[in-house]
Amino acid sequence: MIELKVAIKDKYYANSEQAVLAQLDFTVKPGEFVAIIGPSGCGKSTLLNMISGLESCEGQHLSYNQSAYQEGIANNKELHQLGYIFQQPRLMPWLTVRENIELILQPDQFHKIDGLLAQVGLENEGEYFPSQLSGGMQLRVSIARAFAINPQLLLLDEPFNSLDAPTAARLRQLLIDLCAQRGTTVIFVTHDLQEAIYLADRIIFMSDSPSTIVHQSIVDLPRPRKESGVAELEWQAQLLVTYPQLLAGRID
Ligand SMILES: Nc1ncnc2c1ncn2[C@@H]1O[C@H](COP(=O)(O)OP(=O)(O)OP(=O)(O)O)[C@@H](O)[C@H]1O
Repeated sequence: MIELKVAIKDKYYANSEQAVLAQLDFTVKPGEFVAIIGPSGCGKSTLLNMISGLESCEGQHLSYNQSAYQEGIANNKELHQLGYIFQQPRLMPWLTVRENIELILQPDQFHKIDGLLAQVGLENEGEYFPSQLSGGMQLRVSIARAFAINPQLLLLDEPFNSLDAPTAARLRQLLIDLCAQRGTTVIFVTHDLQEAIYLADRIIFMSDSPSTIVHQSIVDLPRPRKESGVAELEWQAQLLVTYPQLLAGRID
């Protein structure tokens, strides 16, 4: 299982004089499920991109089980255990479902694909093209693809935003099950506090740009949890009574 430490002094984009992220410092424990909530445009995707190595900045300190890495996990030859699920499924439209997963595997691992498709309920759709699938089915393919490499660290960027409520609920449960089976360490970006309470062990609240951590809460509710269950709603109400500033644009 993987522990991740993140320390970012400030992150600027080339075309802007305003920092996107500032003084961000946190650790994600092995197997922990952390949700990140913040206003639109505050830099949540930028943060995931920095953790994955798609973006970087001077003075960043990222470490992965106490080994520092500068170039990002995606570029670290020894570490192939990063999964990244984006808002859009990002499937190759000219490849079948099976071929989309084969793309990131070695041929001697192709035997895993049937089992993965069965786990996401797509055992009969392996030969379909993405255009023949619904949005929820495409997202399930991207989940199967992310889990194909057996990620020890999984980054998710508002993956369930565009789905209808029952499909999103099913996929949240699937995510919880897959992560629990494998001990995956997870960072999940969302703007939905109820979703964060349902999924996470800890919620990190970020401020507007330049974005930093304004609050962290351990979600000390037993599992399995309920979406909009009484205990979950009470927990949310208590949080907002105690920290009313979190209402200022930080949640739905
Ligand atoms: N490649 C880029 N080049 C320049 N500016 C960028 C780039 N990517 C993001 N930004 C800017 O950085 C800021 C943070 O963007 P980011 O996508 O990280 O926010 P976010 O919190 O994920 O937003 P949302 O919740 O709306 O998805 C925004 O002002 C955005 O315009």
